[in-house]
Parts: sequence; C-alpha cells; structure tokens
Amino acid sequence: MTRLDWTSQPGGALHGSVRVPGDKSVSHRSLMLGALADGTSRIRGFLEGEDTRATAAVLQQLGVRIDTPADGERVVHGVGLHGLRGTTQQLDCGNAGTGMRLLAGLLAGQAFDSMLVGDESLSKRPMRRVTDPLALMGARIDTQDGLPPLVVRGGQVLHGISYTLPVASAQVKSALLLAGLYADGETEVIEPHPTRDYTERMLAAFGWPIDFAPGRAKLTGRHALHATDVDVPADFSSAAFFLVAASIVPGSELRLPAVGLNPRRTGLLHALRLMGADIRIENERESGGEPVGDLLVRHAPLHGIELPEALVPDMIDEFPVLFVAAAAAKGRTVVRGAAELRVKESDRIATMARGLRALGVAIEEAPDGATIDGGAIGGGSIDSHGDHRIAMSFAVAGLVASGMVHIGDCANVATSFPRFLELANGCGFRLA
Ligand SMILES: O=C(O)C1=C[C@@H](OP(=O)(O)O)[C@@H](O)[C@H](O)C1
Ligand SMILES: C=C(OP(=O)(O)O)C(=O)O
Repeated sequence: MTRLDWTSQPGGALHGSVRVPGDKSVSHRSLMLGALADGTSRIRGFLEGEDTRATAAVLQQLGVRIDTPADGERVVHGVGLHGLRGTTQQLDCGNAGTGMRLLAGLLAGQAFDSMLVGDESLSKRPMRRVTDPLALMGARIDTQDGLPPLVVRGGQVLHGISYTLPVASAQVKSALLLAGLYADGETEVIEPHPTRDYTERMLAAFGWPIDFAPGRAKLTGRHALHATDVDVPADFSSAAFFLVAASIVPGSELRLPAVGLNPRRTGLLHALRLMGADIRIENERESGGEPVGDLLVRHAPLHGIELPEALVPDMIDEFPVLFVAAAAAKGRTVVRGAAELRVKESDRIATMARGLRALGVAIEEAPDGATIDGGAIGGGSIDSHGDHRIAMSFAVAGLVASGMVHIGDCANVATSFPRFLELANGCGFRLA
C-alpha cells in the first residue's frame, strides 16, 4: 500500500448533513450468511471498505458468486451450508480481525483445508482466543505461535460446547456460533459483558433457530440458512468522529442520518452525554431488524468524566476519538477496563498516548486505559501506525489544535471509511 499522510488544520464551525457509510460488522456478516444460505440475498448499504471487500473476495475464492449491481450493493448467490469449494490459494483477510476470526469459525466445519492470512497489522493480532475454543469443539487450526496465518484443517467432526468467554468479544462469540452451525448438538456462548449481537440477529433473520439474550447465545447445528435481503445501517463507529468533531468545535451543528443504534454500539453516545454533549436522536425507527435514527449534534462545552466501565464493550472502537474528546474537555477523564484496546489494529492506548503527548496533551497510560487532563491541544506530528481509527481521531483533534496536525500513515482509513476525507471536508474540516 502506498503511504498516505494527512494534514488537519484548525478551521471554523462544522455544518451540514453527513451520510456515513454502512456498518462494517453487519456488512461482513451479511456476506458470510448470504454465502451459506440457500438462495440469493441482496445487501443494501454494504460498506465499500477494504475490510469487507476482502471478506467478499475470500468467499468468491471459495466458489460463491457475488455481484455488485451498484456501489454499496451486493447480490450473494448462496451455495448452501455445504456448498463452499476448497482452494489451495491463500485467503487474504487484509487488515480485518473480524474477517479472519469469523471465517476461522466458518471454515472449521468444512470438508477442506484453508489458509487465512492477513496484512502486517493483522499478522500481529492474537488468534488463540478463537482457535482454543474452536479446538474444544473438535476443530484443528494451526497458528504461528498464536498468530496468523491460520491453517484450518477440514474434515473434522465438530461438537457443540458451552463456553464462557474470558474477554468480551463479539468476534470470538461469532466464530463459535458459526462453527456451531456445523456441530453436533448445542453450542452455547456466555459473555462476561454483553457484546454486539449482529450474528445472532442475522442468523435468526436467515431462519436459523437461535436462542439469545444480552450476554448469552445458544444454537444447535445442522439446520439451514434461507436467503434474505439485508439493509445495512450506517456505521455508528464512523459517525463517532463527527459526533466528537461537532461537539468540540464552537458553533457546529451536524446531522447524521440513518445511523445504526444497536444498544451494544452506542456507548460513546452515553459517554459524550455524560461529558455534557448535546446529541439528539430523531426519527428513531427500525430498519432490517436494527434500531436506526438520525443523530443531531451541536457544539457544547465538554468536561472530563470517570468513564463507567460497563460502557467499555459498547464503545470498544470509539476510544481513540473519546481520547480526543477528553483532550478537548475541561478537567480529567479516566478510562479503565479497556485492556482490549492494546490488541486492535495498533496498541490503541500507546498510539493515542504518544500522539496526544506530541500535541502537548497530558495523558498517563495505565495497562487497561488512560488518564487524560483536558485543555489546550497544540499542533505537531503524529503517527497513526496504520490504524484507521487513530488517523481519523487525530483529524478531529486538528480541528481544535492551535497549529497544524500532521498525521502519518493514513492509507488504512480505506479499510472502514474510504470517503472520510471527502465527507469531512464537505462539512468544514480542512484536511488534505
Ligand atoms: O464482531 C465485530 O464485528 C467486531 C467486534 C469488535 O472486536 P472484538 O470482538 O475483538 O472486541 C470490534 O472491535 C470490531 O471492530 C468489530
Ligand atoms: C478493531 C477493528 O476492526 P477489526 O477487529 O475487524 O480489525 C476496528 O474496526 O476498529
């Protein structure tokens, strides 16, 4: 990938309506379930990001026909639960932890061997969290000391287990449920804290019997998935950058239409409101079985908070931009219970701490969080370490910095939000 750097300059108030792209989690899952279903599923609002395109390409390598009638649309010609075809080619998940971990579960029950690989960042992310419980189900997956590539051995007989997750992770839960489709008996997953339940909701929508409630999910194997159309809501995690941006830039007012408001995703909304943000939800409705609404955010003076730990899993990808909100707020913000941030696309606690310090912000790292003293943000140079959410977060910081913020290594923004630059500049950012 060619290196891309950005400069974010302070500017004026932000205004307008920003239509953020489709939800990444829902887009990955709609491809996977569509592929394993009997019949043809149409996906609308699909995220045209590198992560989700990588998942589509993997499924195509496994013999699934996926058409693209228009930007943001996919038609998946399902091959049925046992219709995937093995390949000796490597299956490249790119930068996507979600893609690799869910596919590991899905492939564990196939008759053929597969090899899942990823980019430099994904190749450093822990995979035992999925391969260990999958092994308990009878799967055989080889790792490189717990890291990718993953070699998934086919032809294993899987059996259901009851598994309590050691860390709250929707990816691990989903991997086990997808393997459970191929297992004898019952697969049950119990979570220490409830996580996003898209896999459960979508399995039900595709006609698979599943029993789930916040914090637990249970299914039996060997039913069938029936094709269904999926309307993907706009991604709350992408909306998050604009929620913080409009909150911290005086005079701003932004509307974000049709954003997914699954309660397991909206932790940042609660955190920002605790900090004094002015965010309203309008036109709350249901779309494709998911709550969606238009978000209206206006500038408001923010103050620091002790973040309630219960919110952590509900805002797991929003911490980089929460740290920026905290840096721009009055007083101290304390985050704990978020050690998972250290095993994302980068170590997000360390990367944010280095970047904020470079901009003159007082931030102290803890193993599972940080303490941030809000106040003035200066100009300077930071490195996003190829982490899309870090790059976009510092673009937001640049709006209120006293000088220019240079952000290195931003190409990976295309994994989750390819048109970020255009949409950001369209509402008043000065990002180039
Ligand atoms: O299941 C999913 O779609 C996701 C789950 C979360 O990861 P973990 O399961 O590792 O917390 C999140 O960080 C990721 O962006 C998407
Ligand atoms: C952690 C993320 O994604 P993934 O785990 O799929 O790479 C993210 O998008 O912030």
